[in-house]
Amino acid sequence: MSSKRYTKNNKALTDQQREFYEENGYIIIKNNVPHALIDELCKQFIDICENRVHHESPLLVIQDKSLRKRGYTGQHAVNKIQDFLYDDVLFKYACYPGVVDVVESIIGPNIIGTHSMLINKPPDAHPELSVHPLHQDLYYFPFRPINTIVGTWTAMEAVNEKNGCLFGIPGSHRREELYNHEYPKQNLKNVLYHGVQGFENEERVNFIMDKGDTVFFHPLLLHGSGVNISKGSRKAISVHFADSNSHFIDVRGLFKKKWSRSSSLCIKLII
Ligand SMILES: O=C(O)CCC(=O)C(=O)O
Ligand SMILES: [Fe+2]
Repeated sequence: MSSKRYTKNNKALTDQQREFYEENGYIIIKNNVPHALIDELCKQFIDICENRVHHESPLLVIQDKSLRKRGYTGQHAVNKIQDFLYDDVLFKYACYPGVVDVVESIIGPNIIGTHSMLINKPPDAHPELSVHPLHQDLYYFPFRPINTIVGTWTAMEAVNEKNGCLFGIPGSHRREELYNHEYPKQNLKNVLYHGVQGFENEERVNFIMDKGDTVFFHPLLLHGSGVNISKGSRKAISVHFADSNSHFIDVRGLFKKKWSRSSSLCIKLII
């Protein structure tokens, strides 16, 4: 019997890669989504932002009013698109074998896409506005089991410390704890994101990646993304997958803090 706890099989991961994921809670696979597909996804993102796509099913386009106030329009005023799995073009990412086969190695063969985002991280307007604070994605998911959920995040361009790459605390998934998430006590700059406090002294690893590289990560991995000090919006595409036999849990009373209502962001439902 396998002694592995966080991965299921060798469909697309070697023993060594599985051990890396078990130990660290993530694995980066180089060049596993072709550039041609990334370019197609990017074009569709821009077409959606510029109202050139009609959808039968809803999709969330999250615009940032502060960007619009500064004169940004079209794709440059959009922070991210969520819930794109019914978009025929963006769905090509969620079913791409280079992605799904690794997902299968981690959570097994019964796979359902649960959450999807194309993140267009804007260049920093105010210091640290573009930071995504340290968090665990499980905070957002009212279903279990935990170990049959996995996130994928594919760089749509080279990502590094300059344009706000992802960073993580390796091995933090093994603590098997979902921490309290809230707004930062000081310097609340971005009402979109809650974070965890008290891990400031722990070693973080920057996930420096090229276009088409994908990081697969456990939903309890502590991670975030840094300031985008480049001139452009940093693009990445991300889907969370779970075992299709997962069950919902009752999250009432689970979290202490409420979300702020005042927001510079407006959500536009595209139908
Ligand atoms: O792409 C990013 O900047 C961070 C994405 C992330 O971790 C999230 O949205 O949960
Ligand atoms: Fe996240």
